[in-house]
Amino acid sequence: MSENIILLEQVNKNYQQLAALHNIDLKLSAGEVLGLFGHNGAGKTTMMKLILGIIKAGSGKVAVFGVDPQNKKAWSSRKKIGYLPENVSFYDQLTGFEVLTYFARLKSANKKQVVELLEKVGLSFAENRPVKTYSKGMRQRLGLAQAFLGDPKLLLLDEPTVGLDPTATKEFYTSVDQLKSNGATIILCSHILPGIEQHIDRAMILSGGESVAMGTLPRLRDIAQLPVSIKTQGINDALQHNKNLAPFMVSPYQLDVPESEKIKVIRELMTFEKLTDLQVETPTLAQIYQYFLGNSVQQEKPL
Ligand SMILES: Nc1ncnc2c1ncn2[C@@H]1O[C@H](COP(=O)(O)OP(=O)(O)OP(=O)(O)O)[C@@H](O)[C@H]1O
Repeated sequence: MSENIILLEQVNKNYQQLAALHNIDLKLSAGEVLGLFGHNGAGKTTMMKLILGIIKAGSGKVAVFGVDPQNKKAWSSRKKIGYLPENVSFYDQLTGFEVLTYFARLKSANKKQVVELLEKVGLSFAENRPVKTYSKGMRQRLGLAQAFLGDPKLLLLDEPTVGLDPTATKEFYTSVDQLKSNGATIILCSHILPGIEQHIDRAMILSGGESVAMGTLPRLRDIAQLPVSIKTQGINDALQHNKNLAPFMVSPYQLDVPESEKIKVIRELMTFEKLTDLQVETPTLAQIYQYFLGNSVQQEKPL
């Protein structure tokens, strides 16, 4: 069995009268990418801070690279961790190059990497400009470069794509895939759900400090029993006259089908000679998220 890079067992964290995290369990191994989702105040940042050792759990077990992050022994493994906080801020008077050089020294990372990473995140052209002249997206790119320093084996990224344009977002996910294939474990925390699905292995959805869903997206689709939408072209009138298909019709050209019936329905549709096109849409991460959290604004949970 592979070693757990992160292990949380029955973890609780309270802030005064507020239960910010309640009985959280999580095991992540090398090369695994977890999407961590939840409304504002659900406990995502609190969980990251516990993993980083910035705050201490009230109860339960926290182990990162096999060590309690609160323990002095965790110092050596900290260099293997990259962290992008939600609202990234830097020393505004320093240039991008100076900021990254400073962090490279803190992390004992190779200085050569500073130039490479500035290039990678598309900031070489502005490396000698003070950070105070950077746009929001440029600051975010610098934040990512900072998190990627030192070949991290664990990356905690809080809202990594906020402020990034579509090209930079795509490049960011390419980097995530590369780091994952090099064996890095990654937690991606985001409110921007489209585009993230194909880059995560599992998702955890937090609500009011509790884990309300945890698993691969197919597994969560299964639990939620969200239907697969099949859209047809060319046979619209005929659908309602077919006794096997009519029960699934939601419009003359759309069938909403349980995952378990999908192949049977597609086979049936393929028998229609007039069928010109077929589109199969599996439930998106946003739909899964809605299912588990509903549309309600989550309330803070007092103890
Ligand atoms: N230092 C603190 N003292 C008191 N309460 C806190 C503290 N830090 C966080 N909280 C509370 O704990 C809860 C969880 O906060 P947290 O920052 O972990 O949420 P989040 O899921 O990251 O939210 P967001 O999506 O808005 O960033 C919130 O109700 C927040 O107000």
